[in-house]
Amino acid sequence: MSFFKKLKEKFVKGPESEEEKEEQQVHETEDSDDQEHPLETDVDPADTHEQDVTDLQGETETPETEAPAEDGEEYAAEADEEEPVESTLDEKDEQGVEESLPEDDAAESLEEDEKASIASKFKMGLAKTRNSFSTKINDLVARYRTVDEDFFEELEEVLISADVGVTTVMEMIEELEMEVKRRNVQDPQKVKEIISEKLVEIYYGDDRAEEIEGLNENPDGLTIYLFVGVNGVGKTTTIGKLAHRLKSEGKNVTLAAGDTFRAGAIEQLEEWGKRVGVNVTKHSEGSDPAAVIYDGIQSAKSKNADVLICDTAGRLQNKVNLMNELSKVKRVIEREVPGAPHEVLLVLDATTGQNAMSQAKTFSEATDVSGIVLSKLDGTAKGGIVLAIRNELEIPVKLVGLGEKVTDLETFDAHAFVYGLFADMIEEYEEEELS
Ligand SMILES: Nc1nc2c(ncn2[C@@H]2O[C@H](COP(=O)(O)OP(=O)(O)OP(=O)(O)O)[C@@H](O)[C@H]2O)c(=O)[nH]1
Repeated sequence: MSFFKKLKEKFVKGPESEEEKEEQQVHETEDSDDQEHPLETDVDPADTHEQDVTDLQGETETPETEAPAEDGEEYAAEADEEEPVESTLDEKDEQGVEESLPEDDAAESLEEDEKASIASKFKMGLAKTRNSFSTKINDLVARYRTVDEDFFEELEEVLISADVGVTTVMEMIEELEMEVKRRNVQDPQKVKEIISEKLVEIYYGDDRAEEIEGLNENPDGLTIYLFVGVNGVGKTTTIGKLAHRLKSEGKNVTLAAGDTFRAGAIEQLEEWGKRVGVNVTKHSEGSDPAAVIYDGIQSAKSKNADVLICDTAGRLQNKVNLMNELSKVKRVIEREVPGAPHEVLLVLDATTGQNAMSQAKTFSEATDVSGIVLSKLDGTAKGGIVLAIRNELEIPVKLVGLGEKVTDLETFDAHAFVYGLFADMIEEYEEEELS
């Protein structure tokens, strides 16, 4: 099966292939009970997404009066309304159609809803990158009749201009050349799909998706996430978004205002605490960050919290100070909760390009960074930075900021990312294939 088609099947609901449509028609004729209309249930992921965001936005504006836990309920309620989609999926399933339980179907449908919604978020968030990247790739492909050395040279430039990073681009081009030869591809149009496939392969490298995607959790109690990063990258906003997300998953979340250095940082985190409805442990400006984190841990323990998210100051001017401060904070955390912190998340602003790369280098020298949060990915046309970070620094991207709203934080998923980059091409490709 082609890679574009795989992505479509993974992220977009509804019957995709001719075979599936045929199979579905057979079911329809066999089924004398005419109360369901599976073909009418195609869901446009963009619509689903818009509805989700609108609902959640409404709640965000009045955080004190509405518990974020309702997000999940509302989401489930929406899915319930889409009952017919579940039956479409049943009919698609070749095995055990009769035996499948309604709860299984509902869970399956919800899972598909979620995947479609994730894909549409990546699609929207990566619009700037996609527009620039697609235009350049389409332009390149249109100008070449055959895949030759000049084609690859130009492709190299396109990838470099998307901030994929020189080392990664070189690796990518080499692999593309081999793949094109292996598959004996002559038509430049066909290379688009191979590029998308290689981007995913290069992102994962030798790791499996489960090993590098998603946040680590403590199965036996309090999970602690330590956030690091320079001022202005979107650290506080990301902490607020993550707190909101974890709370809507039913977790008891608490925050610690460990950035005691920057004026206004404590108030900003408190503001987020109020907005999201979670407790914030704070001391006064200028106090010892390790002491705040210590108190945050005691408070989290006493409240039986599931997750504590710790903010820190990001003073890059002096690496020794940064290192000392972060190691002190980490020592306190490790002593109080063995095995913690469960993630040290470095927030980088995607719009700063190569600057983000040098920040990542400095921070990973100062402390063990376990994952990257790439904020403002929606604000750049150079989303290729994701690959450069992962490939050149060997640190996985765990979360991405795809907008300013509280719901605009997504777990990074390399397939959804590539879907976001190639969405237009995937749609075009299908039209061609079907016609
Ligand atoms: N478009 C977009 N804007 C974002 C995103 N994340 C954060 N921002 C915006 O970036 C700006 C800076 O975010 P803050 O959270 O205040 O930055 P910060 O890193 O906490 O700053 P310090 O507290 O100084 O470290 C704010 O206007 C946020 O709304 C994102 O994913 N997309």
